[in-house]
Amino acid sequence: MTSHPSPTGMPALDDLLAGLHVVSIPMRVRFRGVEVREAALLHGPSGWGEFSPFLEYQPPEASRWLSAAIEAAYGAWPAPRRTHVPVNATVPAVAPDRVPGVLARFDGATTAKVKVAERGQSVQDDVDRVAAVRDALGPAGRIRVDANGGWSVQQATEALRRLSAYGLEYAEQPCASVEELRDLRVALARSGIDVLVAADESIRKAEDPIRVARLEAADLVVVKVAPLGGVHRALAVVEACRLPAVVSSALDTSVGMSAGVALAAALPDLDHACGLGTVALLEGDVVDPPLEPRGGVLPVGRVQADESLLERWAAPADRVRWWRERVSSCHALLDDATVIP
Ligand SMILES: O=C(O)CCC(=O)C1=CC=C[C@@H](O)[C@@H]1C(=O)O
Ligand SMILES: [Mg+2]
Repeated sequence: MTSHPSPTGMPALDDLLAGLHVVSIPMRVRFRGVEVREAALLHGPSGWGEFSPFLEYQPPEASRWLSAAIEAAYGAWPAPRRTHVPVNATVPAVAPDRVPGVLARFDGATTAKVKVAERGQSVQDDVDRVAAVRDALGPAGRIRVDANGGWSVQQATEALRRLSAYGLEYAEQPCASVEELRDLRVALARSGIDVLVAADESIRKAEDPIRVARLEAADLVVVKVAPLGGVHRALAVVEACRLPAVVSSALDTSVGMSAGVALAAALPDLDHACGLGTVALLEGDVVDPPLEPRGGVLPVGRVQADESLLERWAAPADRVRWWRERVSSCHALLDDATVIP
């Protein structure tokens, strides 16, 4: 029997598990070490929600992703201010000759985010990849790079000196810590290197996501719905940081992506293309048609998971068990106050 959500909105674990589907979808291109993307999809009275923290995340961090999934399936998103949102192409740390093929998957995107500082690669690899992206986009295209905290302040200064020759919109999380980001901003200014700094991990993995703004450690903030615990919470972070925001995703299926689109649609200002095009990096999806950019934009609105696609990509029984246990340990960490504002 299915019980109703409590008056404050926290669904019972049995309800979550009753509406749970686990999928396992290969990546077209390896991205952040992921070759197969696993996700748990929840179905509730408001629609579909996605719970897909990366496999190595422990329950305290992963439980925020569950809050976001519960908000989507049981709560309401804030009112949209626009009907479509602009999307960037996302270029994994591939060889330059693969760049045109990757970009071709992001129809109409005029901004590209390029992964750099990949372990085992050199700055020259980054320069060659960014040069290939500039070639493909032409002079009017925008290019941002994402180092995922892979550089020291000195390495970042040197790498960004070289990469800035190709014209950069900003560098995302060039160094790991908030203090390094702050020091890097000073170093770049002193060296006359004109590159803005954006914080990603320093927001989404931080105990205190506002600290980066207090320390003046970034020019922009990257916000992602799932790691921040939902659309409402991500909006609150943007408001508190008082910095321009870029909405991005977490390698989600179209279900998780639609929550990112809801955030981008609700932001008072949206001056940057959103990193919400990565369904294109997956071999398949759970929504038909998938939420992939057309003409460089995505439509705002709810999506429905398709039963036959859920079956097509259904994860093996041992992985389903693993995800059900994960939902259960994360649910145990949440209380009414942590979900559904
Ligand atoms: O922002 C984008 O263009 C796409 C999303 C993206 O880059 C990421 C998604 C998931 C995990 C992260 O390592 C990565 C990021 O660091 O921003
Ligand atoms: Mg990033």
